[in-house]
Amino acid sequence: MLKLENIWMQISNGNGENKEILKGINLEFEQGKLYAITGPNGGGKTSLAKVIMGIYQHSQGSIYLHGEEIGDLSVTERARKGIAYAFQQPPRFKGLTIKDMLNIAAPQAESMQYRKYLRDVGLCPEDYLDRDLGPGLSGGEIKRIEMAQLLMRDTALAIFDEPEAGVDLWTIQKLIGLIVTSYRNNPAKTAIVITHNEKILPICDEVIVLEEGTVAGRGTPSDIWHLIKDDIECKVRNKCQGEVTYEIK
Ligand SMILES: Nc1ncnc2c1ncn2[C@@H]1O[C@H](COP(=O)(O)OP(=O)(O)OP(=O)(O)O)[C@@H](O)[C@H]1O
Repeated sequence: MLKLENIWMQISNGNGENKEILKGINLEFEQGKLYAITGPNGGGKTSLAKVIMGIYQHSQGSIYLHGEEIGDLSVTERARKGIAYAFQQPPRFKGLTIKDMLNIAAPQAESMQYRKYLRDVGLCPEDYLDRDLGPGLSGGEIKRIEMAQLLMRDTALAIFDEPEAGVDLWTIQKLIGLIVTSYRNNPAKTAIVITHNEKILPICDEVIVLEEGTVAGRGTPSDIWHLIKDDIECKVRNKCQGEVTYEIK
């Protein structure tokens, strides 16, 4: 359903130089599957999600959704085509209530559904529907609200960027269950979860390891486990000893 062909992306480092963030990514995502993207901090996971969503512009390569090239489409146009992205750090909108936000996400939904989805992510609707989406909400609360919003939108492709970030251990289990029931084995849908979480990785159909802007490996969780553990630990150890195994341009 989604195909990335030789995706390159660069960002200015502020000194008039460009830094390559994504270096020739080739990936294909099928319907009915749940994918994890993992790898070291700064490897390019969020950047790749933003390129798929159209928030960041790639410099080379093609993005196909159901065979249609979408690389020139805006964020709004891609959203209309059925791509949704839940931010690693969701934006806050002072002056907008949670109910307003859910209404923007799914204007056709009934008030009952707002309540159901908030309950699903472990928030009591009576306490939250009329609350402001501003800085008064905790990090974990805002992540859960964003998850409710994404699930309500019910898109063909959903990208969750570190759904576990800032969320308590009890709620993580609940959120994992929601992603599984809403996306995994649903033949019409695809979910990509960017994660470092040891509970999420094993339940995904496929794990992709992104490192220094390239795909360092992909496979089933058991195939990839050694790569995640050994390779990353080895590189970190080498760096700490001053033996830099690679350099970011
Ligand atoms: N807007 C930006 N301006 C400057 N540098 C950026 C920007 N966005 C990303 N980068 C850089 O691109 C690299 C990849 O960042 P990205 O957020 O994609 O990594 P990540 O794999 O998601 O990391 P993490 O696991 O820490 O969330 C990092 O070196 C980051 O500093």
